[in-house]
Formats: sequence, structure tokens, C-alpha cells
Amino acid sequence: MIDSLIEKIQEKKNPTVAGLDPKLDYLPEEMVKKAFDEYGETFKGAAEAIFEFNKTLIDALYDIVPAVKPQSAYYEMYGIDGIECLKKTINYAKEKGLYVILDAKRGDIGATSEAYAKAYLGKTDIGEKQEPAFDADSLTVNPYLGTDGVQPFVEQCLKFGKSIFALVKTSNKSSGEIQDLISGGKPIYEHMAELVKGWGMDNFGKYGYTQVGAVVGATYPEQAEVLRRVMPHTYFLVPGYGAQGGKAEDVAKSFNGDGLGAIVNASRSIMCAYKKNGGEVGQAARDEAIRMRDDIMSAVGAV
Ligand SMILES: O=C(O)c1cc(=O)[nH]c(=O)n1[C@@H]1O[C@H](COP(=O)(O)O)[C@@H](O)[C@H]1O
Repeated sequence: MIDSLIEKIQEKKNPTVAGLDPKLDYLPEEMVKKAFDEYGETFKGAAEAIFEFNKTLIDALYDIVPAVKPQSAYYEMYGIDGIECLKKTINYAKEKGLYVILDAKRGDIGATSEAYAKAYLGKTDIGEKQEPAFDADSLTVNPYLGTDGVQPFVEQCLKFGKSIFALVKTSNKSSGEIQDLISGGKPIYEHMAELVKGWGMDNFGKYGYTQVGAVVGATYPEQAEVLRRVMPHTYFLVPGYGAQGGKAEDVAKSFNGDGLGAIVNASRSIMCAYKKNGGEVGQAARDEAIRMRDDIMSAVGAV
């Protein structure tokens, strides 16, 4: 439920999410060496090192951030061992009370989206039984296949109390190639915003937000301002703060007047803070997460 994310944001007074996008290069050398000494230079060794890194980050952050966002690609890279590490990371974060937004940007024709939706948010049918496979709280979804590709995710959200964030205006430099094209007098991302709004219509939570959120990049503040008006009841996931250059005053455009409405992601700037600022991984990540929280809160006002 988006309500559960909102409550965690309010409890921590922090509208930010820490991205868990772990490349081996981001890990301290001794952490990688220890795992390689035990398991060799193998996917298993890499996955063990990454889980250790994620645990260190989660332990350092869970009492100050409401959510984490593991990016699936950084785990898929290490095959089955990487996927297992992703699942262990999801479980560990949930045990620590964090809301887990799995960033896998899924989306396909309806039938295949249904399989993705069951895999990541709902439960898989096995004979008479149903088992959760990944059991994330939320999933990023690529909605550019249209309504039939998104509806199965919405159904699983309603059935199992989950949420999704659909890509509307992405943070990357080429996002305008398609998303900014004008059609029928307005940009494609605005058409997408109207669809996202419609998909969420039937399921408002108690704080007035729907289970169908939108991804709106921190790097496009003018567009965010428009999108905030088009989708007043939609929660925004705002990536692009920090490493991609988004600033607090930029992300502030994605919030509503009540200080709710958006959660801002940073991955590299938190994970790799120890490389830039010195100190150990966990403490440096915590210091950066606190700095980011205070920076954004001062631009947004109270949560
Ligand atoms: O869906 C996302 O999270 C996402 C959408 C988008 O438009 N831009 C974007 O950067 N992301 C993700 O947000 C994270 C940004 O990471 P940093 O640039 O290291 O903070 C990565 O996991 C990206 O895959």
C-alpha cells in the first residue's frame, strides 16, 4: 500500500529512498577480497560480497530512511547467485521495517505482465497453493505498452496491498527523444500522466494517494511542475538527485503543498559516499543520507 510508504516517510520525517545498485567496483576492496578468498572469483563470491555490502548499508540506514530501492539489473548481472542475493536483500530490508521498491521496470503484453506482476508483487500459483516469489512492496513498471500491459500490475497491487511506479518522464538525457514529442497538442509524457492517473482512479488510500505512482526524474524540474498539477493524487518516485545532478530545489517541484506526494531516490551518492568523503561504508552512507534528507526537507518544508 502507498499508505504504508507514506506512514514510514512520516515516521522517519524523511521523503527519500536509498538505492541499492551495487556494482563490485563500489564495494570496499577488503569486502570483495574476503568473499573471493572464500568462494573464488565466481558469481557466488560476488553475490556474497554484495549481500554483505547491502547489509552494511541497510544496518546503517534503516532507522533514518523509509525505503530502499534495489535495482534488479545489478543482481541479474551475477546470474542465479545474484538473483538469490536480490531476494535476500528484499527480505533483510523488510525485516528491518523498510518499504522495498524493486526497480525492474517491467511491462509487457497483458498475459506476460500478469506473470511479472505475480512474480514481483503477488503470488505464483503452484498446484493448489500460491507462493510469493519476490514479494516486494512496490515495483517500477514500464507503461509504454499501454493499458493491457499495466492492468495486471494494478490488480496485484489491489489484491496484495502493493504499489507500482510507472515511468512517465525519466531522468536520463535521451528521455526527450520520445517522451517529449508533441502529439495532439501536448507532450507524450503528459499523455502518459493522464493514463497513470486513470489507472489509479479506483483505489485511493487514506492519505488521498493512489496505488499507481509515477516516475518523474529530478533532472526535469519544469516538467515535474506540470506533472504535479496533472496528477495531484499520484505519488512520484523521483530519481536523479545527487549523481545525476538533480538538486533539492528541483525535486521540490514534485511535492504537494502538504509535503507529501514524492519520494526522492539516490543510489551512487549514498552507496559510494565513503569513497568521496572517507570513513567506513555504513557511517559515510548514513551521513550522506542525513545530509540529503535535510537538504530536501529544507526545500520542501515539513512532511
Ligand atoms: O525507475 C528508476 O528508478 C529510474 C528512473 C529514471 O528515470 N532514472 C533513474 O535513474 N532511475 C533509477 O534510479 C537510480 C539512480 O541512481 P543514481 O543516479 O546512482 O542515484 C538507478 O537505479 C536508475 O536505474
